[in-house]
Amino acid sequence: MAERRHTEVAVGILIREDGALLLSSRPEGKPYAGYWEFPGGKLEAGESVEQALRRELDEELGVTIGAAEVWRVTEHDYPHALVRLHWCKVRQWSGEFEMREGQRMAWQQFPLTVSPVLPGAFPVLDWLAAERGFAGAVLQPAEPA
Ligand SMILES: Nc1nc2c([nH]c(=O)n2[C@H]2C[C@H](O)[C@@H](COP(=O)(O)OP(=O)(O)OP(=O)(O)O)O2)c(=O)[nH]1
Repeated sequence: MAERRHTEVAVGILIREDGALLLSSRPEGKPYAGYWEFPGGKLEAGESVEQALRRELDEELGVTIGAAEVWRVTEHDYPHALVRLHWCKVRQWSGEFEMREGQRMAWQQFPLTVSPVLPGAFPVLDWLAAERGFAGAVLQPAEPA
């Protein structure tokens, strides 16, 4: 089988002053529509991670971000794509949030109250929780059947 190419993705972890993290829901028409994720998207040809993130957050949320540096890089193998996720913490932005793709947004602390969350984000959620000294289950427990 031919080796699968990675799809490079820039992802923004927007952190509010109280430590809350911004999650948004994936719009209709995309794989995993309705799942919660950190905002971001695929790099276009010739773009750096920071350039792609700045473009995506403007397109999706209408905000202009300040400096963003890659914090962690993870990979996730989905049926639709093998993705390499470049995670950037962002503490400064300007503009008012507008959900330009009909998504929903939620500022979240641990444990998260939104679900389901894209599995590609699980490792980063664990690291962010550990940084905050949060030891419990990061995701909301599943509803009893
Ligand atoms: N934005 C984002 N993508 C994530 C996260 N976790 C995760 O596995 N991914 C994966 C899902 C997708 O396969 C890929 C992002 O691609 P996308 O389809 O959302 O990107 P895009 O906005 O550029 O899409 P497009 O409509 O322009 O094709 O990364 C996350 O927390 N945030």
